[in-house]
Amino acid sequence: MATPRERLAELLGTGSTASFSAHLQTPAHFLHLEVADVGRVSLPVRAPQAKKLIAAARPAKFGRGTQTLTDQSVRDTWEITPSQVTLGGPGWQALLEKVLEHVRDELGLPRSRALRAELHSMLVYGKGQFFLPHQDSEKHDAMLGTLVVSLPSAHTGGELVIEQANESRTYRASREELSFVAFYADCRHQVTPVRSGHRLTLTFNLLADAETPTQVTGPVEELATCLSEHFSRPAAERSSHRQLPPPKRLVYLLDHEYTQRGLGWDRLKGADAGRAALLRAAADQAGCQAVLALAEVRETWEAWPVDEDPWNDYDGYDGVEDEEAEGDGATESNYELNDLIDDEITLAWWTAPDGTGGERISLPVPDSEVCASTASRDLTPYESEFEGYMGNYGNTLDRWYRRAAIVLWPREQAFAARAEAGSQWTLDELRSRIDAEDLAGARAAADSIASFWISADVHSELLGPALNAAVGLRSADRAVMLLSPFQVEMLTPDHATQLAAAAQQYGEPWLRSILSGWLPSRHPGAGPEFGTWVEDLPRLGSALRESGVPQAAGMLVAYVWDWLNARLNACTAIADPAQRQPRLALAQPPTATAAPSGGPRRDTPRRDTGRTARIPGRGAGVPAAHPPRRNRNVSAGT
Ligand SMILES: O=C(O)CCC(=O)C(=O)O
Ligand SMILES: [Fe+2]
Repeated sequence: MATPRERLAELLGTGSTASFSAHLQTPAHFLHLEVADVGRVSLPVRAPQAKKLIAAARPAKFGRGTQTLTDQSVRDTWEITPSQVTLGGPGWQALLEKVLEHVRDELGLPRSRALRAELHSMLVYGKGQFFLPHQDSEKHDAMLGTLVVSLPSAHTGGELVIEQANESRTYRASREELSFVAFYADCRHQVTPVRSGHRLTLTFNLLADAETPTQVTGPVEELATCLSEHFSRPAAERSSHRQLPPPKRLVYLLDHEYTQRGLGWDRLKGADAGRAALLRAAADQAGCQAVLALAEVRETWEAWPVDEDPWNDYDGYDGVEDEEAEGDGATESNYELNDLIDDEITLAWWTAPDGTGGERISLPVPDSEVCASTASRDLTPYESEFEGYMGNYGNTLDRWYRRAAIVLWPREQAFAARAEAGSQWTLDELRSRIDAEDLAGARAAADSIASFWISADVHSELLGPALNAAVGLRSADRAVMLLSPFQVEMLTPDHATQLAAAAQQYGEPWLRSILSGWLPSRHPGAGPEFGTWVEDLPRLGSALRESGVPQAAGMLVAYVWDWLNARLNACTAIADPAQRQPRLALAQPPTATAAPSGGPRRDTPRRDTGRTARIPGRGAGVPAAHPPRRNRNVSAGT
């Protein structure tokens, strides 16, 4: 029998007619086009005028990461800037509006979303020119996709090929008419080489204004029932079918890709927009709260190469460069997926319930809290890796996806549901309850996270808000609980005033227990960060003294000294010098700094041994097991 979350995903999966691209052709006489230094462009465009346009153009650039590049092996076309172009003519505006309405309907956006088109460039492709597969970067918060208007002209080749998930569509421009193609910003697309003649396009950024809320129609009641059942019935573990307490959250994965900036309730694409509206209406009925999130998904499949020659699979994956990104797609489809061996979903970012703001988090979610109307395997992974048969394991295909999600929880558990991600929001929320003089509310909220807060994924930036809330709670035990997940390396001179306020409020024994709890004996395996922190201890010490907590400075030095002493003693107890020496060397720079005299530091050259042990960090949002080696997408037009 289907679980409530499977029923919910099925209900949301039906009835959408959204498409990832839309196409329309209209007579050309509506458009009057003028280009500076060329004059009126007559449609269809003939070769002599195309050549004049090329003379007024410059080679087009494209964006990769933060750079803007010209590389004719990726993008070879001529570009005319919007300032050189004047668009007009009887009925051009009216025509464009009609086209945008058609596009809005085809792309599955609600009628309440008005689309606008903003000219981005005019492009001229001569023989042999092209643009390799890429995704357009979202240049505005409101940008949803791209509209390409192909001008009529005689040419062969130069097709616009648009892909999404496992589908691909090819559009050829007309010789006589204007041809409009619109697509979402997360679609990969390319322009194949022009074989003869000239291809001319006007590209527009497709912008959507914020939606005015309208009445939602659809299976809201049924969805609300699914939500209530999901949150009241025991969760079942996939592997063991063991019964667990009811799930804390529901993570519904969306279909389109979004950037952190582009993620907002009124900026959702295609089928996602309607589904989100339904789910929010159902959440309201079922007493749930919903936020938008970005998730990292990794799936490991048992897979078989379908290529005849098994050796092809070994060179196919990593040898190709960004510029040949279309080769990856071909290689990826050369595997037949058998069973799903393992999957892992981590929420990496989420917004406030109203869709604004946003914060980086790292929250793994169990399978029993996840559902989707479109399975990840039907989408295009941003990275994949095949491992051939290795004797006792192998023939596995790992695939990584970035998917947006709607995350829901019962309203009364909202605080705890968010807090588990170690979120800044949690601490700000505590503080705002305190500031609103709802001390009882703030304390109840703090109590609701007490069982798991110690293992929250905190970082240095959260210590300030945590100290702030800890002071405001006016409860020594709750303050200890709130500060317990932190480590001494996260304490910087910037926290001195707040630590002083806490010490004043709760007294010296309290301060002593907080500081000792943050020290490495309670956090085994003090790493290179601890060494770096010890080196900076003098600065922290002065800040603490200036803020009126000299005792904290004294305690820290004493603790660090004791800790080092124990470490040195342990080292000197090792009889074999070959084993002893490297361990002693590791303790050296902190010893030098923490020594009360500070003596050795002045005449000993600073040895940065802390840094030699550092493991190179991974980029944000990159899965831990197999960091992707490169970014496959060229992001264009920035
Ligand atoms: O010329 C076209 O059809 C599309 C060009 C394109 O993909 C771009 O400018 O980003
Ligand atoms: Fe593009």
